[in-house]
Amino acid sequence: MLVDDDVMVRLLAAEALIASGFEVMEAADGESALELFERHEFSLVLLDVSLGGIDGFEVCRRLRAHPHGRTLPIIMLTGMDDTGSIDSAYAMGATDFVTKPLNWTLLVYRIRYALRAARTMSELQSSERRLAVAQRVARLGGWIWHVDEDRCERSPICLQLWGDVPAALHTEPFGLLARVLSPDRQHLREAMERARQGEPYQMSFRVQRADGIIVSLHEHAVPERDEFGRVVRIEGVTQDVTEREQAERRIRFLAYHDSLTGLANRQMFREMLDHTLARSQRIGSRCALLYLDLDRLKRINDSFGHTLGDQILREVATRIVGSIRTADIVAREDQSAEEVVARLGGDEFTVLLTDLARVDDAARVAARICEELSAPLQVAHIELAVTASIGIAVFPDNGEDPETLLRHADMAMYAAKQRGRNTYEFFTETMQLQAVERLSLEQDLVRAVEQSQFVLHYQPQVDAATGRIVSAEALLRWEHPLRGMVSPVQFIPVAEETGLIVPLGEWVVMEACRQMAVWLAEGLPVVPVAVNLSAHNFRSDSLLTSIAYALESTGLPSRYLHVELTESAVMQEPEQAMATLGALKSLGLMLSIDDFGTGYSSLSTLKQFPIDLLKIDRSFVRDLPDDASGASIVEAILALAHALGLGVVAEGVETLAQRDFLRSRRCGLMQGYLYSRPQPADVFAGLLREGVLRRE
Ligand SMILES: Nc1nc2c(ncn2[C@@H]2O[C@@H]3COP(=O)(O)O[C@H]4[C@@H](O)[C@H](n5cnc6c(=O)[nH]c(N)nc65)O[C@@H]4COP(=O)(O)O[C@H]3[C@H]2O)c(=O)[nH]1
Repeated sequence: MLVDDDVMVRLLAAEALIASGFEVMEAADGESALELFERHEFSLVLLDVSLGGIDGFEVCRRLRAHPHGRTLPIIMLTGMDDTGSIDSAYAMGATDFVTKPLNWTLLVYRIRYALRAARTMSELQSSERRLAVAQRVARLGGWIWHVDEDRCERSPICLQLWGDVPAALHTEPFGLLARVLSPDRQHLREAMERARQGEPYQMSFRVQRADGIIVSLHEHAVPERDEFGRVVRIEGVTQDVTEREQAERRIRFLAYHDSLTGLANRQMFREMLDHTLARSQRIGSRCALLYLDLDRLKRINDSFGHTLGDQILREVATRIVGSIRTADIVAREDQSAEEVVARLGGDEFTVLLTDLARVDDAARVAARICEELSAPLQVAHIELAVTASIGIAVFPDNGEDPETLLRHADMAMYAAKQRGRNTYEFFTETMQLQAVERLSLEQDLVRAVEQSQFVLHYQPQVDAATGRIVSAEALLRWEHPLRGMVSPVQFIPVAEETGLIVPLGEWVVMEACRQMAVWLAEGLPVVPVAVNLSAHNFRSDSLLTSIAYALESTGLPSRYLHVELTESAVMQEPEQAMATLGALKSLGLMLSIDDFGTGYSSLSTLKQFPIDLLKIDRSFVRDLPDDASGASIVEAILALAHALGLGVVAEGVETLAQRDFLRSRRCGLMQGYLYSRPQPADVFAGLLREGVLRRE
């Protein structure tokens, strides 16, 4: 907008400006200029000082007061040496001035320059606005500490971060320190002192605001020096990092804790172990690693489902932590009982005891854990007994590095399990030898499967009333070239762990079928033979095809093949088990449940399974007839079997007294040393020919 009361000036100026690419609107006096300004948006105003009516200064002042005029470039046109006017023009907010007579070329440059400066200014303002918003969102406040004047300038956001700061403290450099919690307060004071000497700092500290809320602030300060090297200013930013710290703490907690029990997880345990061993090494102290594995949790999980299993694990965690707390010697002073206990996954827990005065103390803790855990546990209206086996390895006696210590504690735990569970064992060198032995057994077993070093022995199952052999059980024997005969009790668990049990089980089925087919061809009075299938075999995809193939390739009628499955194998996933059992039945096989009574069968599930026989476990028969509890369990199983219309075989019958007891309770079939030990095929063929094993 060009404002001048001289028509000539307006004419010439407009011409020059339009020729330079500007759009121009003209006003001949102050009033019409102000009116025009209301209706249009201008980028710049050229304003003559001396106008009729409202003069140029007043117009300038009003334009500046207008909301759109605050950053508007206003160039005033004054007479040549009129310095008074120039001063007044600036006082009224003019951006620049040009003297008359006007030099058009120069004027165009001045206008361009003023426009560019206005644009830069407006960009700066909007970037400052954005910065302020960003700082508010990031809860970031700036401050400058003028060292010479001992005065601090703090931005409003900065003051907000500290809470309600009294005006008297706004500019006090050390005035807010009282709000910083100890020991951070002293650290911050020292850092500020050093900053005064030219040392930058970055630190986080906790602050209690006036409203009592505790927040975490992070401060970054950089001293600035003058040309003589003196620190004149310290520039700093302060940020509220409370939420970030909380999130970090949560992330850290999740990364280092087991979500089910809240105990330390494997990761944290490993770090703790490394750290503890390094520390024990340094100060020459002893520590103990307790490796704890729950006995039979898997069975409980399989029988009652994982939700109940999870509740048990939580309760177990609480009990372990509780027993650590009450055992007075356990942890270092700076450790809590929760930090000492970790859950490595599944049903494995560890306890790390530091600064042991005596090795016996580790035993005391282990005994207390066993005792606490064995108290009956009530979850979801079910009362259960959970026990643990604990292995103990002591640093530095049983291992000087984490791996060795862990391995040895694991071996000791394994030994505790073997010894009968619900107990603890210290690591010994013998265990090391046994572990080596087990490894070599594992390697030999791989070779044995490849080289067919196995044979089947057969043990008759006899009609209790007549002594007639009505069926038999095939039992696997390993003829080791150096070790001699190895018991299945020793190698079946190894085969199960290594997965070798699958091909081995398939071999057993094939061999039993082949042998029966041979006997049939020889005209022997063949009886059905039961083969043992482990849970792995039962779940294997190749189970049905391998059995069907064995029957087909040997031509053996399927009624001769029985299959024995353990209670836990079928109860693991009842629905899947139902389908597999159905498929086995449709091949024409008889099915029996081995070791019945040792697991946790759900009776309703059992009733639905298409099984033919229950086998009473040897452990219940052993102390018959004198043992009252064994007797009542056997009676209960027999009653159940009769009610469900199932046959029963009693295992491990060794004496006539056992036989008589079982016979009097209507147990139809017996198997045991009383009649015959498991025999090689040729000896068993002889028994078959005899047909009856009378024992009176
Ligand atoms: N004290 C005593 N023991 C008796 C008596 N009568 C039989 N036994 C033994 O009791 C075990 C019965 O087999 P199991 O309970 O299925 O227990 C078997 C079975 O679980 C497993 N097993 C054997 N053969 C196989 C197989 O081919 N496959 C699978 N998966 N497991 C097998 O190894 C276990 C042990 O087999 P064995 O050592 O042959 O031990 C056999 C047998 O020799 C007796 O009167 N007194």
